[in-house]
This record gives sequence, structure tokens and C-alpha cells, in this order.
Amino acid sequence: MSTSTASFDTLDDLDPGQRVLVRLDLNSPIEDGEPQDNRRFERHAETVRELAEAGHRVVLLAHQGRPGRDDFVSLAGHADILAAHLDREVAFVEDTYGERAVDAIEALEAEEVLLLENTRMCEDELPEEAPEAKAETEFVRALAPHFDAYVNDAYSAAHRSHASLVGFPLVLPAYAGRVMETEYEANTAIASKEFDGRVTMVVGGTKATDVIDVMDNLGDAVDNFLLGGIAGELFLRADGRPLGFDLDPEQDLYDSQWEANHDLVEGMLTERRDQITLATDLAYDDDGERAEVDVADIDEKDVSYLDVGTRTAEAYADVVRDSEAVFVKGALGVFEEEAFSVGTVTVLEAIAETDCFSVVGGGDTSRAIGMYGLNEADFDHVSIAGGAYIRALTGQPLAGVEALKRS
Ligand SMILES: Nc1ncnc2c1ncn2[C@@H]1O[C@H](COP(=O)(O)OP(=O)(O)O)[C@@H](O)[C@H]1O
Ligand SMILES: O=C(OP(=O)(O)O)[C@H](O)COP(=O)(O)O
Repeated sequence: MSTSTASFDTLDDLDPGQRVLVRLDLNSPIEDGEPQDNRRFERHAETVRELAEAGHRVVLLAHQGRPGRDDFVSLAGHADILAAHLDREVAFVEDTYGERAVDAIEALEAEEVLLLENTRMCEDELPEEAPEAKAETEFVRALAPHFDAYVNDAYSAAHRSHASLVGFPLVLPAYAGRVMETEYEANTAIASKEFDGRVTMVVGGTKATDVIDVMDNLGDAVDNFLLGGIAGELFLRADGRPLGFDLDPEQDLYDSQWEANHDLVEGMLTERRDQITLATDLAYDDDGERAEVDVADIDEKDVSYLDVGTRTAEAYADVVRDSEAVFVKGALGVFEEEAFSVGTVTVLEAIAETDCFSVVGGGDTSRAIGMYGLNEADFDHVSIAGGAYIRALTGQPLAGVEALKRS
């Protein structure tokens, strides 16, 4: 056992020259069908390099997007980006555990790296099930005999009980990769911090279901939730504003999350109204130009709002300047388009300028720091994990971490 406080084995405990199956989180923003480089590649490259240089045969598993969404694509492009970070070849096979995958694994030499196809293209990967059930899947049973060890480096996906994350530790000796180790330690330490002053959480992005659940659990630790993104719209709708698309299948991101969460959101608005700050204006695309509308003046549904308005952004920045600690999960708008970056960038700039303890998390959101010339050193911790880091703040266990501890 290593000296890590986490009570799981790490790469320091792994004998050299083995056949190693490694789970990374390369889930990335997709533009025009292609993955965009982001800090997940840079961080995981360190783990992969260390394993290759120790003479292992390194086989990588990762997921991309969710079935049915535009971001659900092959990992072929991810192999190229990872190879550029590693400055060594990363072979790719369009198969995860079938004959072609197994042939490629068996042909691998020491120090070579192979990436398998998107784990979510296998039926066994999703849905969420107990580790014992996942260990019994064909996916795990077919791959495991070709390896001596399993390494989980995907802290940012560790809140999911999926086959590639919780199944393998039950059937192979399992180790934490360097990203898993450092993110676990940083986020666990942050969760035990105590603050005397105002604690603010900026909540946005697209994964409203993840953040609303956590908001409910963090209600006693956080003084102010500043809402934007899809989660913000769900709260505005629960507050009686005519937002939404009335179950338009094209708007699944919004409507399905409304269906799943409206009871919880309405309950939180009743019980914690003073802690929840909603946008007072929103921005939308008007023939290619940013336009803004007062929330009080919104009178029709079926409009996609892509950012909080300028007045809301300034009001949120004022709250940040008066905070002792600020946690960010999810962007306040579609910051990838400059016209809709106002909310996200105004708030991140305020955090950077304020002498507060700050954490920015999420594969997408942390990317805004580099895109808009902010200095990473002005934040206490920039995590490549989003949902996993906010879950860790609640003190709730992460399925992928627990599986490693049991190994
Ligand atoms: N109102 C909005 N409508 C659609 N997408 C949004 C909106 N606001 C923010 N986003 C998108 O949310 C993404 C981040 O969402 P999410 O995946 O939840 O966070 P992260 O990956 O940072 O944890 C950003 O890429 C941004 O474009
Ligand atoms: O990007 C991820 O999470 P995040 O957006 O909360 O940082 C992880 O890869 C998990 O992906 P998922 O939320 O589709 O399960």
C-alpha cells in the first residue's frame, strides 16, 4: 500500500513491464465532429508517459459524449491529440473488446500505447449498476484476461458506476493513476476546509441534473448559489417564467432535465429562496448578434438563451467580490462563442481579482480560463473534473474511487 491518504494503490506500487489497462477521461468539447484539445489530454499524458517509460504495454479506455447527442463520436481524433501531447505514437482501433481490439492488444510491444474505441459504444458500459454487476459484463470479462493490471486515472468520471470504471477493479489488481491521485487529494482536502465568510457557488453548464442534486446537498455549506446555463433556466421556469420548449425532442438537453428535476427545483426555491440568485436578464442570438432581454419581459417560450445578461453578470461579479470562497461548476453561457462569453468571463475575472479561495471545475468550464487569457495561478485549484469535484464537496463517495479502495 502506498503512503497516499486515499488508501488505494498508486503507480508507485506497480511493478514495471506489465500489460496495463488504463481508464482515462478524454471526454472533450466537440466542434464540427472533432474533439477539441483541452487540459484533460495534457494531464492524462503525464500518466501515460510514465507508464510507457516504465516498459508497460499501455492500453487506454475512455468515453466521449452520451449516446444520442452530437458529442457522441469515435475516439480516433482523440488518439492524435494525445499523441501530440506525448510526442509518441498512440495507435487506435475502432473496437473496444471484440476480435479487432483483442488482436491489437496482443500485438502490442513494451512501451507502446493503444487507444480502444469509445466505451459508451458498448451496451455494457452504461447504465449505472453495482460494481459486482459490471464485473460480470461481457465487456469486462472479455478484456480482463489480456491484462495484468488496471489503472484508473479518470477521477472526473469517477462519480459514474460504469463498467470501465468499477468493473475492472474487481477482477484485476487496480491502481490509481497520477491524475486520479492528485485530483482525489486536492478535492478531498477542499471538502474539509471551513470558511468564516461568504461561500458562493457559481452553477451553470448543461448537466443540470448533476448540479441540482449537489446543490440540494450543499445547501447548508453554501451561502449563495449564482445560477446560469441550463440549470439557471430550470430555476427561472420553476419561478414562473415562460421558458422551455414543451417537450420538443430537439431540446432534449433542456426538457428532459426539466422533467427529471422540477420537483426538486421547486422545493429548493421554496425552502432556500434567500440563497438562490437567478438571472434578471438573459442573452440570445438575434440573427447572428447578441441581444438581451429582461427576464421580467419574457413572454414566450421556444427561445434558446445562450448566456446570462450583462446586468446579471455584473451583479454576480459583485457577489464574488464579497466572498471568502467561490466554487465554479459549469459555465454561465456558451462561452465558446465570444458573444456569449460575457457571464462566464466577467465572473471568472472577478474571481481572479478577488482575494478569495477559488476552485474552477469541469472539462469545459476550465477551458474558458485559457481561452480568455486568464491566469490559472489566480485560482487556488483548477480541476479537470466537474460533476465529480462538486460531488466530492458534499463528502459523498465516488463509485470509481470506492472501487479502487476495495481492490
Ligand atoms: N444556456 C446555455 N445553453 C446551452 N449550453 C450552455 C448554456 N450555458 C452554458 N452552456 C454550455 O455548458 C458547457 C459546460 O457544461 P458542463 O458540461 O455542464 O460543464 P463542465 O464540462 O465544465 O463540467 C459549456 O461548454 C457551455 O457552452
Ligand atoms: O465530462 C465529464 O463530467 P463533467 O462535465 O461534470 O466534468 C465526465 O467525463 C463525465 O461525463 P458524463 O457526465 O457524460 O458522465
